[in-house]
Amino acid sequence: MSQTLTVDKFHVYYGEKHALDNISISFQPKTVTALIGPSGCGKSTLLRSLNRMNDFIPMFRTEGSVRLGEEEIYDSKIDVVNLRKRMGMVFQQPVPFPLSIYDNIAYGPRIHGTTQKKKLDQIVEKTLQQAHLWEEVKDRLHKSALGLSGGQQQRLVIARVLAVEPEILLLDEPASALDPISTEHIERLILSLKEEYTIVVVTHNMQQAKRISDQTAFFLHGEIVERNETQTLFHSPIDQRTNHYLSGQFG
Ligand SMILES: Nc1ncnc2c1ncn2[C@@H]1O[C@H](COP(=O)(O)OP(=O)(O)OP(=O)(O)O)[C@@H](O)[C@H]1O
Repeated sequence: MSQTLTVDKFHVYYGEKHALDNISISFQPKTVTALIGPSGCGKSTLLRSLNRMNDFIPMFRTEGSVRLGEEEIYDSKIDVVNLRKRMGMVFQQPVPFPLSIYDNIAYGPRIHGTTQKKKLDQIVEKTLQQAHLWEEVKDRLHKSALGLSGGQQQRLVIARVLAVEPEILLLDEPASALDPISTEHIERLILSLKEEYTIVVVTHNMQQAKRISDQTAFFLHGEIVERNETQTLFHSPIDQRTNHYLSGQFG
C-alpha cells in the first residue's frame, strides 16, 4: 500500500546554485500531481530528489526533509536501492535494455531474487497488461525490445518499473518525445495506474497536466508559487505569476 510522500522545508543546492528553495508539498496515494513551470525552475530536480537519483551528482546537497510515510528518505540508514525500487522513475526518452521484451520486464524481479520461470511469466504478463502493451507484444515476447516503436518502448519501460512493485511512480516528461497517438496511450495509462499508485509527473504540456492530474504545482525560480487542485489552479489561479505563466506571457 502506497503511503503519503511529504516534502517539508526542502532545499537543494548544486554547489553554489540554490536550485530548490524551501519546498513543502505532499503527494497523496492514488493521486496524480503535475509539476509545471518554465525551463530551469526546478521540476526535475524535485522529482529526482524524491528517490535520491540526484545523489549521483557531485556537489549536490539538501536541507529539510522528504518522508515516505514516517520514513526519512535522506536518513543515512536508508537502503537507497530499495528506495528506488519503491519509487520507480520513467524518463523522457524510453531506453529499453538491448534484451528481449520478456527479459526487459524480468530483469528487475530477477535482481530482487525472483528466479522461478512460472512466477516470472506471471509478472511479465501482468505488468504488460497493466501497461496496456500485452495485446501488442504477446506473440513476440522473445524478440528484441529495440524493435518496438517509441510509444511501445515507453510503455515497456513503464511495465519494467511496475515489475518490481513500486509504490510511487515518478514520471519526467514521459510523453514529450512521443507522437500524439502514443501520447494519448501514455495519458490513458497514467489515469489507469492512478487506481493503484501515487504518481508525480513533470510536464511542459499544460493541456496534458489538465487532462491527467488531480493536483498541480507551479514552480518558478526554485520555489512553488502555487499548488492546488488542477481545475482550480488552471481556472482561478491565486498568484499573478501563475496567471501570467498560464496565459503564455512567459514560458
Ligand atoms: N547537475 C547540475 N549541476 C548544476 N546545476 C544544475 C544541475 N542540474 C540542474 N541544475 C540547475 O538547477 C536548476 C533547476 O534545474 P531543473 O533541471 O530541475 O529544472 P527543470 O524545471 O526541470 O527544467 P526543464 O524543464 O528545462 O527540464 C537550473 O538552474 C539548472 O541549471
